[in-house]
Amino acid sequence: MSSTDHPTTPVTPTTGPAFPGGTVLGYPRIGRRRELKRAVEAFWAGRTTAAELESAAADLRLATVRRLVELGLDATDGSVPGSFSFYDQVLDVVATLGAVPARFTGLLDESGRLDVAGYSTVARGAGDRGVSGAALEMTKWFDTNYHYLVPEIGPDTPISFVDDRFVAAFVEAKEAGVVTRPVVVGPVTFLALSKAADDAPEGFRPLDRLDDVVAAYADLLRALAAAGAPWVQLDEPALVTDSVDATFAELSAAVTTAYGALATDLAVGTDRPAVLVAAPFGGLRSDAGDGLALLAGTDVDAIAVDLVKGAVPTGAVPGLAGKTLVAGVVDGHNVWRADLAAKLDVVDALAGLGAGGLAVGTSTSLLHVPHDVEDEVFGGPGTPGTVLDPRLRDWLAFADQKVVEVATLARGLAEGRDAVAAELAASAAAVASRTAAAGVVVPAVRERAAALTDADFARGSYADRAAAQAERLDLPPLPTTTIGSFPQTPEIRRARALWTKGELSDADYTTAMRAEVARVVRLQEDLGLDVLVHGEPERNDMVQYFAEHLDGFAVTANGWVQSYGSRCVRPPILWGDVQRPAPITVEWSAYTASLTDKPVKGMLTGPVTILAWSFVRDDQPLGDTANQVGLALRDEIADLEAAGIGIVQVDEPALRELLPLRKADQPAYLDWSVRSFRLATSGVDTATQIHTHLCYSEFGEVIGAIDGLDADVTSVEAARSRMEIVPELRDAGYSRGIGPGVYDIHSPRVPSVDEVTELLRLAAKSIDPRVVWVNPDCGLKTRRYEETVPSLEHLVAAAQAVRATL
Ligand SMILES: CN1c2c(nc(N)[nH]c2=O)NC[C@@H]1CNc1ccc(C(=O)N[C@@H](CCC(=O)N[C@@H](CCC(=O)N[C@@H](CCC(=O)O)C(=O)O)C(=O)O)C(=O)O)cc1
Ligand SMILES: N[C@@H](CCS)C(=O)O
Ligand SMILES: [Zn+2]
Repeated sequence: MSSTDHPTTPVTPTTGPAFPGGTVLGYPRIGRRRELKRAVEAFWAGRTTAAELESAAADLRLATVRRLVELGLDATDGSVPGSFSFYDQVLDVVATLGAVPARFTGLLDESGRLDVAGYSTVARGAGDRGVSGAALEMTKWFDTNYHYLVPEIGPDTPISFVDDRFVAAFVEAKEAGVVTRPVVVGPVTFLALSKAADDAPEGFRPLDRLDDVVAAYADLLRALAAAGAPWVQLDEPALVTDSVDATFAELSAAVTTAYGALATDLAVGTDRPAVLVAAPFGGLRSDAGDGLALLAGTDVDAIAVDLVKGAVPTGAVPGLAGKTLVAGVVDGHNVWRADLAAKLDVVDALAGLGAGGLAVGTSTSLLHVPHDVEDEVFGGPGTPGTVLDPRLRDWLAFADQKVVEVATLARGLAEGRDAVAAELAASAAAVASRTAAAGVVVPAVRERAAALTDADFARGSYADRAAAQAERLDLPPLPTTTIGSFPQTPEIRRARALWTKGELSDADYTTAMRAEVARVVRLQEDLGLDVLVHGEPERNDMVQYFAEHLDGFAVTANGWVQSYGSRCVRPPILWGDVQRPAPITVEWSAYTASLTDKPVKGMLTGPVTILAWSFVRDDQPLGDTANQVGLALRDEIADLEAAGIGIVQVDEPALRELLPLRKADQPAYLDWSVRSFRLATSGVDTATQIHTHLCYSEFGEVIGAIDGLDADVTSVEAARSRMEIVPELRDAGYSRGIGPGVYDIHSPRVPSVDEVTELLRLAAKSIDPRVVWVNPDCGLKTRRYEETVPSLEHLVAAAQAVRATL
């Protein structure tokens, strides 16, 4: 469909400061009851049609924009963000531009568009309508637990405005009475996050296609203007990080080119909507002076800055006079209720910048927090883990509460503090109650942490460990194993749902999960795997499960947050000092070991990952909290060891995620994160083998830290990037065990023996084959047995084939 299919309406002229009632940069899109997850998964499973999926999505979009108006955003001026996506906002730009890799061009229709089935194939891989191939790679969205799909751009990738999904969603909302502000990943960030297509010539960089991308965005903006959109939001978080593959000079040049073409060359109100450029996740980069200067020097109409992670700018910024500054003072990435008076102080401090107008906003999209505190149950009788301590109700703000905070602050800004005096007092009281609450500071925890010495963070030499472990474990070359979880079947989920509701007893639930463990052990023995796991059936999630068993954490019943595609998590809320009241995993691992003669790997989640995937307390340094979690895990590992478990894997998939976006902040983070892992793992005997596992990120920037973890074996996602990480680790001096993933578990596709063999050969070419382990990229919990069994059969067969050639 092209823009001409939509009715054209004059754009509301933008006069005066924008968004006087406040705005948010985006809103959760999975649905309050995960309606989108259910609709998309039903479509993928063939239970519903594309039309039914489109209809469910339309219902959700309309419910969302109406809710935002009900919560206080203006329905008429573009304050309500239109931030829906079926799967991923970066994939939406790929679809809008028709910019799919060559292996997927067969999915495009004659106008260059993907339908929803084709869109899903690009996201998930697998064969469809004669097209087959791996999905786009998936990686972390800045320092969040959200994952985007990495576009692959080459000199010949098709790029033009072919798909009007943003325009159609705008028109749909407008017809329902809400004038939204379409939210689109900006052109510079889109290309800065892309990777060069496999067939691109040496030296080609996606940013080389900036002119083509900008031309397509110009067409998109024209179409939005024609449809009557007063505003569009272009997200440019690439401007706050040192981690993209572009110098500041290159990014600056790209910004100047892109926004010259989009903001200067197109006339606002006729050729384009007013443009809000948002820079979430930190302060804007600069080579000198204020980071705002770069965007202020363009002709965009508003700039949204993150004043939670970024510093509050001071002093006049040339170029801001004609623009609205959207002050991102309400934290979009954590769940604590704001101290509203302090937030107004921050907004007041911006008065000297010389902006044409100030508006109140969130620091980031609200995609990263759950919908509504009111969806939780507080106090009263109920199953631990689904009923929250009543004190927390007052301390928390999820997305809906944050929208109200924004609207309240906007009122305070416009009408003065007296107009919102009651709200300011209530927020101050909530902050005070949290500070003084029992459990926030536990003296015994503080004393143990204070008594740690360097010896608590170090193991003996690797040579001694390797010899002792080889003797104890007696493994073949290229040992095969899995990363821990086996498929979470509907039966497992159903049993847990019944148990959570109190409809299945503790004993019956445990019996059901033990039966599952026994099945998984038999399967692994039949497959011929060398190191067995228990399969993690008893875990709802690798972080939430531990949070449920540690003091200092609370977990929610409905606090779902999208992690990628249709997959969601309920991040625990870490509100107090952390301690382990009792062993957590020991009975499961001991039971598993009793069922087999093969070595069994105990399975824990590491301190950095537990913090990264929780909403963390903001009243003490994260490194201190990490050591509290590290000590709890150290005790757990000691108990596993005492129960006879010879291998313990401590997963740290989020090690890269928490890496600060600015280089200057990274050394301190790498120091405390590595130390917390070592604190957890260095209490063990020489013959106990410590594994770690990393996934969902590009690990190039933390290679030194991976080595610093000092694990005996590191398994790391590698299949989609064809083992790239192996030579990188080798070059960084890493020489202990390494298990590069040889099977991409994110896709339902079953890899052939030949594919796995080729990946293994590739790995064994770059590093001493004697240190190589054979394993999938990650856990199998999201897969079904019908894919898992043949994939693992092929993995074992490939290991045997390569072993024979060593
Ligand atoms: C490995 N990853 C993880 C990340 N973050 C985490 N916190 N955990 C991770 O494992 N980040 C990086 C990667 C990739 N991210 C994910 C995120 C989420 C999943 C995933 O599989 N999510 C599941 C939900 C998991 C869960 O909490 N399960 C619960 C509840 C299940 C449920 O929905 N129950 C139903 C009732 C079911 C019934 O009656 O049959 C309900 O409540 O309505 C559980 O098992 O108890 C998802 O489906 O989204 C994977 C990777
Ligand atoms: N042990 C976990 C790691 C996921 S990152 C699993 O296998 O699911
Ligand atoms: Zn993983």
